[in-house]
Amino acid sequence: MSAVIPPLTLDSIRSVPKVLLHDHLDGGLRPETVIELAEAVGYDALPSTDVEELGHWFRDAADSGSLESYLETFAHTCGVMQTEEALVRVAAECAEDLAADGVVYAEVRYAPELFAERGLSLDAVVQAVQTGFAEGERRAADQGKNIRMGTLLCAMRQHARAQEIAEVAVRYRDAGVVGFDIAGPEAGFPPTRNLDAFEYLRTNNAHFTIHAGEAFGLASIWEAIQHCGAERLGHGVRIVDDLKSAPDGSVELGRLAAYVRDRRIPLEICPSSNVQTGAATSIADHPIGLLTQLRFRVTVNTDNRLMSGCTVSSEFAALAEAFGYGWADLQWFTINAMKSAFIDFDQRLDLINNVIKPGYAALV
Ligand SMILES: O=c1[nH]cnc2c1ncn2[C@H]1C[C@H](O)[C@@H](CO)O1
Ligand SMILES: [Zn+2]
Repeated sequence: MSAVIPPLTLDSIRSVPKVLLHDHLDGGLRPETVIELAEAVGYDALPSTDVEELGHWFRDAADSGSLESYLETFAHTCGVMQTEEALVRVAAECAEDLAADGVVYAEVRYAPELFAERGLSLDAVVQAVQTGFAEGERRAADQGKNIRMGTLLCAMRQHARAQEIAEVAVRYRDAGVVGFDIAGPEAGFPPTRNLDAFEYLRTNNAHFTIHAGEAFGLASIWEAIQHCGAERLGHGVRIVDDLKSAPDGSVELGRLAAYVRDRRIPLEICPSSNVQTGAATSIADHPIGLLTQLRFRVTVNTDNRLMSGCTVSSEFAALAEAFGYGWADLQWFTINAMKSAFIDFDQRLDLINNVIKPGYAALV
């Protein structure tokens, strides 16, 4: 008797364990939560107070073709995330929503400075988010869905607070903050502007990723890796600019692309977000197809679930449809992500051997 392998559908994909490394807390709120919090904190600039309309508004406004206008939508989410209560709620719901999608390990990032505009200290922000993640993990476990949340703290490229935020990240490293990142507009703000912060992190053996190779090309990726010491690349899709395809179908890797592949530097690929910001023309034409074929260390991520109306499962489903991926490919992306996480090696191995592999094996 041969085993029956279930077809890949959104539901069946939701049932297998998944790992998420690139997801922004302020890009993943439920539209109803944005509306309720706006009322509670007296934020009166929302473009709509109708749940469905607001959800559409975020997706349409983010569908802008440029990173700069895509980022403007965050004014409304950050606008309602200025109290401890709001942060606890948003973080708890984030963990619940990811667990409901079948995510077993997530690293969720945010910039504490963006939630400190109405007087909260950076410490109060971080503590509130950690409280929320722990609450969400508990609620998910009560529903039979186990998820572990890790936190990445971002500094915004256009501000000058990277050193301060890096210090907060190191201070909370034993309380669930597993790493650091820089986010925001890429063009005009090279990662080397924050060299002191990266040096501080390396001195403290702390982990960091850098948004690079999204709205700007190879120079940004090269600086992030070779000057700053990034362990992973947020997006990194523009690494394809260093690939040359020959008429016979073979592909030649430039020096930087070869370095990224050979050193197994993880690419935090966010397909739908890339289409919205213009970093890719469509899912079907997304460089992830070629990068996967060339066996770069590709991981699949959501970036901003509210702005893209996506989940990890829906990103997997879209890729499966565009590139014909099967369960073995989804397991490969998932193990790639787990190997690339910023938690301890023994914990990553435990999740791979005792959660991810058995989860995919159970399909057959
Ligand atoms: O894809 C992105 N590239 C650069 N910056 C981004 C992206 N998605 C979100 N951000 C910004 C907007 C958020 O306010 C900030 C921290 O989560 O990070
Ligand atoms: Zn991002």
